[in-house]
Amino acid sequence: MSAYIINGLELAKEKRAQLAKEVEQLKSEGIQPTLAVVLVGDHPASQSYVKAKQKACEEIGIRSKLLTFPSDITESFLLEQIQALNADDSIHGILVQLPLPKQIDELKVIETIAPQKDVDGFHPLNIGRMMTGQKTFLPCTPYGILFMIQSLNVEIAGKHVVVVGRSNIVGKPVGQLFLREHATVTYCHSRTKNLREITRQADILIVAVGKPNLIRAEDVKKGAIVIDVGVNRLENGKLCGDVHFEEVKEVASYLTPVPKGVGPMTITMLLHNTIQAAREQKGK
Ligand SMILES: Nc1nc2c(c(=O)[nH]1)N[C@@H](CN(C=O)c1ccc(C(=O)N[C@@H](CCC(=O)O)C(=O)O)cc1)CN2
Repeated sequence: MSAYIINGLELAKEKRAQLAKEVEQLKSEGIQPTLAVVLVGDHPASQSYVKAKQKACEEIGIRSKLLTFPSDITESFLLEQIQALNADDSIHGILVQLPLPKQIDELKVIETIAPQKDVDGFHPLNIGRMMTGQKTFLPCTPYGILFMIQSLNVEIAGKHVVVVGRSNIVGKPVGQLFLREHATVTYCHSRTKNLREITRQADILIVAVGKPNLIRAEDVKKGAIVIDVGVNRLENGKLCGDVHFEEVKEVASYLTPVPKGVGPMTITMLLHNTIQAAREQKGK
């Protein structure tokens, strides 16, 4: 039997409808949730993600303020801009779109964002809080993946979750989130030996490496849940994931498509975090 295809767009729509109500409630209490979006340079994918984030904010009543800077700005100038946003009480969340140009140290930038406004959940303090099970902003893509799997009503505790990829944005934190849910977590990466032997053990396989069609049918255990985080643009202009969709759908029990899988959930969880930031900063 073919896998159930998880419709990220539909799930995002349902969640956003609920978030819109929360924004309405905050507004009725005199709070206008506001997100500052910082875009450096003219990376086409970043421009389109930022546009999608602003549109999503607008649709549910969150105000967004876009700050764009040319790719040759200095690190110290960018840090000053972030400090100004930290000090501005009308801004509840700050998001710096990644990647940043080479001359700018991403970690320095992330560490400059006030932890209470870090709606991406990338600040080391927030990462530490996540790892120690405290309430904090959870990184948006990992949070979206967890939300998706929880929506399937499948048991996570005791399951073997295999994460392929170890980026700071997705791979590392997603494993930690599933560990918090009592899964057994294995990380794989470019130096992992016998990758297939490990991916075939996964009850839940999460792939976030940016390699088109890396995971084939033979790499997946029958009945596994497969989450494809890859967004790869092919030469023909089409998008494709890290998982060979046509093959793996014949083996998996659940599978996310690309596009319209994990991507829309990333933006939805950013909206969730921005509302949480506004609420917490107003002591609600
Ligand atoms: N500050 C951040 N930078 C980056 C993050 C992040 O969470 N915070 N993640 C990625 C990019 N990203 C969000 O910023 C992102 C990627 C993909 C999608 C998405 O909806 N993808 C669509 C397809 C889009 C297309 O047509 O190109 C989909 O999968 O359906 C949303 C957000 C790196 N930077």
